[in-house]
Amino acid sequence: MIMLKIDNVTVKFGGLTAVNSFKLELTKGEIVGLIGPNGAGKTTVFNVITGVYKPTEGKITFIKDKSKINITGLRPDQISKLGICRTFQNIRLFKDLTVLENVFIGNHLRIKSNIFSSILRLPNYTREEREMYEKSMYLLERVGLTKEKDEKAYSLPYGKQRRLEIARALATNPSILLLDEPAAGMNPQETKELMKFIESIKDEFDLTIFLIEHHMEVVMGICKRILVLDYGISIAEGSPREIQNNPKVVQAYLGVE
Ligand SMILES: Nc1ncnc2c1ncn2[C@@H]1O[C@H](COP(=O)(O)OP(=O)(O)OP(=O)(O)O)[C@@H](O)[C@H]1O
Repeated sequence: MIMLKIDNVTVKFGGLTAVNSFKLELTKGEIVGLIGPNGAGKTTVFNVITGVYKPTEGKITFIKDKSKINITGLRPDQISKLGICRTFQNIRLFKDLTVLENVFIGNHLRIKSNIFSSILRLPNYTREEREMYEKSMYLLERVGLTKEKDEKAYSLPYGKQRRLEIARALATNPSILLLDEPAAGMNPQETKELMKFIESIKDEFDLTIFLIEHHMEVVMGICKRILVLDYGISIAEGSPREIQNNPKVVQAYLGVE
């Protein structure tokens, strides 16, 4: 079942074509990797899927409960509510809030109570609040941050901040999760754990995952399918083995590492 379809998306910044006629179909339950040298356009692909940028050309369709939703040009909050959520290359947590509060905010995107019920403290609100708390605590347990729940986000070491960002993304109940360099700054042990973690949340939360990563062991280890961008152009697509043996890729990317 196709979850996301990107049709010939082009993103131009003035005279620069950051992404050129990009195509992708994400199938439910896949982990797909996007690789390429610095400046190849990977983050721009994420930004255009999540509504940060509007494509200059092309169309993005999200398929939810069998209905096709044209999400081209929707705002980031609208796209996130529909069920496409992301993490960022440069971690974007609310640094002065606690670990738990950061996850709560993810929940808030979908909470039904409005401002009035929260002021009046209607039962509806308290029940939702309690559910949010329980869910947030569960997510923290899942990412191994229960002990740190009352610590400020900025005080966490890098690897834990990355896991917290994933917990916050999961709190929005996504069906598609986009991870921008989830292993950045992690040591080999943390990276190994992250790979297991990504596979396990995919199964548990019924996710489809699209990830950008420079750590080749992550991409080769967990992605069944990999796309390679170079100067905004998709130069290869295939299994880890096919990608590793593709001379264009070796020249454009693997050789540069
Ligand atoms: N808002 C913007 N305005 C102008 N140019 C931009 C903008 N965002 C990205 N670019 C340019 O688009 C190109 C692609 O950038 P992008 O960040 O998507 O690459 P990337 O593959 O994610 O790189 P990296 O691996 O270094 O993160 C680069 O030349 C970059 O300078």
